[in-house]
Amino acid sequence: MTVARHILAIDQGTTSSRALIFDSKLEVVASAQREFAQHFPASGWVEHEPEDIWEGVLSTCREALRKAGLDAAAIAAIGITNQRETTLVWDRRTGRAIHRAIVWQDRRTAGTCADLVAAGHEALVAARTGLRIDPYFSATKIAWLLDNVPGARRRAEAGELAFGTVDSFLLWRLTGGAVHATDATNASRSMIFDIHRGVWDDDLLALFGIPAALLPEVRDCATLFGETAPDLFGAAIPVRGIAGDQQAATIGQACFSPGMVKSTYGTGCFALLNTGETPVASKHRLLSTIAYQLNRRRSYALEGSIFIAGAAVQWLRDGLGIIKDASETGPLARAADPAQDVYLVPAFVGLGAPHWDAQARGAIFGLTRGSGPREFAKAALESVCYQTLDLIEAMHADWPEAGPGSKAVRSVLRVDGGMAASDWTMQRLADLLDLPVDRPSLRETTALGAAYLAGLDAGLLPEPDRFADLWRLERRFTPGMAPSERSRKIDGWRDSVRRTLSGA
Ligand SMILES: Nc1ncnc2c1ncn2[C@@H]1O[C@H](COP(=O)(O)OP(=O)(O)O)[C@@H](O)[C@H]1O
Ligand SMILES: O=P(O)(O)OC[C@H](O)CO
Repeated sequence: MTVARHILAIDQGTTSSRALIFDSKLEVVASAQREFAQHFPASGWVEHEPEDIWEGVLSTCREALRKAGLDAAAIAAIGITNQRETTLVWDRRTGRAIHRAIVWQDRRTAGTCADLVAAGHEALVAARTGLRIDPYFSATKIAWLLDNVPGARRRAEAGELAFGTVDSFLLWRLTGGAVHATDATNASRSMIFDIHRGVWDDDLLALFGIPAALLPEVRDCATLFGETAPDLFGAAIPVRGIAGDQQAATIGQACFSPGMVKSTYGTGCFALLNTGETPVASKHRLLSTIAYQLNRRRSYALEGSIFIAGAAVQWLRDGLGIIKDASETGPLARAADPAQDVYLVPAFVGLGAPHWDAQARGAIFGLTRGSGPREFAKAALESVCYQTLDLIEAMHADWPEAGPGSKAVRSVLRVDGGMAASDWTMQRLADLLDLPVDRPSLRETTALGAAYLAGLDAGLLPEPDRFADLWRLERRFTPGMAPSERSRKIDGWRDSVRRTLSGA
């Protein structure tokens, strides 16, 4: 009989679905990845086809199993991690979504959000959810679906429909419609979840016009969520872990102690600071969110969300055509003229934290006749570093124990995501933050976090403090920029942002 000692991690991201199989030492033994289509039906709208999400997940799981030469009996547990906030509503009887998924980046409910802010609801929403009223989160997306899909509101009230973020939709499909649940981290991004009490909030449901009958049950991150329908993989596999992708990366980076920070550089950049078991109400326009919930105990994080990081590199490639591959940017930036101070403020879809300016649009400053692809590449990479600096400074102001020079538990930034592969960018990040930047040997930290949660619940992996000892440094980037140069450059960035904000 096969002994189940492997873990299957599903990482359903914004642009692709990945499946990774880990052994019980958390080494990756096989993986598969599939990109899927992005739909932009109107300006500022972003949608995903639910069947693309489901088929991509199913096919990558099957491919990873095949590559590993394993059958379902060898898999002890599945862990799911996902793009957060993206909103689906489906028919409980058929399992079919009533509309495409509305993606986290989608701005169609900006008007509704502005009205809610104008009506003075921001303080209540922030106090209960830790979030700002913004189209980014699920609540107004759910209401939009109920108001715009014919019959949806009536059917929702009659209990015929289900809402879920991507984790919840996948769990429903994986269990053959047997389980409608989510985890506390995904729930904390909905804007209808009280992060202090850990329950759906009736006042907010009433405010956003969302019937409670739509909602999934909210569970710990590491628990038995259900079993896959046997026909999917040849035998039933328990699903034992779920977390939103940025929280999963926080776990994968073993940021379990208050004061530890990780920053993930993919399409966007999301930095999370573990603040322990008490949520911190940000005074500097960050989000307060659930980092993880284990054994009914919640840990919290301050989060800074930047919408454009690696996407600026994609713009150099697809928009300007000055590179063919992302990896060319580091060498180009290294060769740039150091005397030119060119700044790119990549507000392509507005600015996220800490500015939250949905109307701002991108700008470039400091061009001369001598500016070319090298300076553009350098400005794009540096923009990611400066944006991180803005987040880290806001974090330090909200939670001073984490600041450099203070009695911090740890004053270091752990990085991951595709763009963390760029040595030049990571060195510049350390220089501009004036903080060491640590890159782990396993860069797939998001999937690792999901695998850890599932393996923990399966009894294969140790408790968080011992798991933290397994974290391995690949490279530390140590700050080395002269203070005068650093402050000159930061002043230039701040000035550029001021000139870019929509109220400027
Ligand atoms: N060597 C590199 N230098 C700079 N940017 C890079 C490099 N390698 C990848 N990237 C950027 O990283 C992003 C991909 O990271 P990934 O973590 O896969 O993102 P996501 O999960 O959001 O799709 C892309 O936007 C790409 O432009
Ligand atoms: O899918 P990613 O990696 O771009 O992450 C998206 C975030 O979860 C959005 O909040």
